[in-house]
Amino acid sequence: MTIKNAIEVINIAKSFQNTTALDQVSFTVQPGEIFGFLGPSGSGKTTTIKILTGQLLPTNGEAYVLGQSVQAYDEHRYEKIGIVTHQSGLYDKLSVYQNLLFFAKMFGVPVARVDKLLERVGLSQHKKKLAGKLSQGMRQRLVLARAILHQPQVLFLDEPTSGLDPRTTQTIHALIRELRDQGTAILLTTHDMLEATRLCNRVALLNAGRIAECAAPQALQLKYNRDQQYRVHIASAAQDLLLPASPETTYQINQWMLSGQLETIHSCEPTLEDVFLTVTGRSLK
Ligand SMILES: Nc1ncnc2c1ncn2[C@@H]1O[C@H](COP(=O)(O)OP(=O)(O)OP(=O)(O)O)[C@@H](O)[C@H]1O
Repeated sequence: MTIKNAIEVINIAKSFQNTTALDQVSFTVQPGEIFGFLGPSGSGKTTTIKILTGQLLPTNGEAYVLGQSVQAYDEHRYEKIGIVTHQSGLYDKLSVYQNLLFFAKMFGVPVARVDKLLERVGLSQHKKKLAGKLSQGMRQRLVLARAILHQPQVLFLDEPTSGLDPRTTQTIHALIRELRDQGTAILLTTHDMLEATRLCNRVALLNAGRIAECAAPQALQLKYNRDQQYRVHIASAAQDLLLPASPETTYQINQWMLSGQLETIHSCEPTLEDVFLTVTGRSLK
């Protein structure tokens, strides 16, 4: 049976004593979609993941993962979901291989998959190393390998590349895309707008526990492209020129193209960071 919404969140709220961490949050994530939760520190990203993975109960509202209410989780639920968070524990005194083997046995996963996954995340040569001796980037790749070992239908990634070097980030991004293409529903939190723009099919901009906007990154960039300008570089000018979108500009650009003077041209839509600032009045940092 195919489920339309792998994740469905309806008016979730969460309060801690005097703090409202989430307020009227609603969204859905479909199979084969990367949904980004984009917000600054303290905006409620981790709280959302904790509610959806059964680690916290919401104060109000309903949420369903693969059709099952998050308030009625049983142990079988964890056979279908994968979680990567900062607290994702590894057994530091076990080797890379033993860590995965342990979880493979727990989930009844064929042992052959352990080697395949180690190869995929680039840890084959380090399989005998103790998990406690891994670099941060290797550790995160092992955490991700462990989270997808049992081929979950839904994957929760809380800041999966935070603090990692560009090469490890690229490896992890490629793996996330591959999982998406295989039909996994992925909820990813980040405060990195470039990561969100590159990876996510849709993003929710989260500000102080509320969703301020929710759409495809490019749709948001076009919606808030209020200035509508082009940045061009022509052979005879020392600097780039910033031109408003207008019939005169179109004519002028056409002339430069015909005379071979136009060297570069870029549309100047805002970044997701700019959109966030416009929508919420605050930056993502
Ligand atoms: N256990 C808790 N007790 C009290 N307040 C909490 C608790 N957990 C979270 N909060 C508060 O709820 C709000 C949202 O926190 P949350 O960790 O979800 O934010 P976040 O967007 O994940 O931030 P970060 O990017 O720093 O991880 C914050 O104001 C935080 O202080």
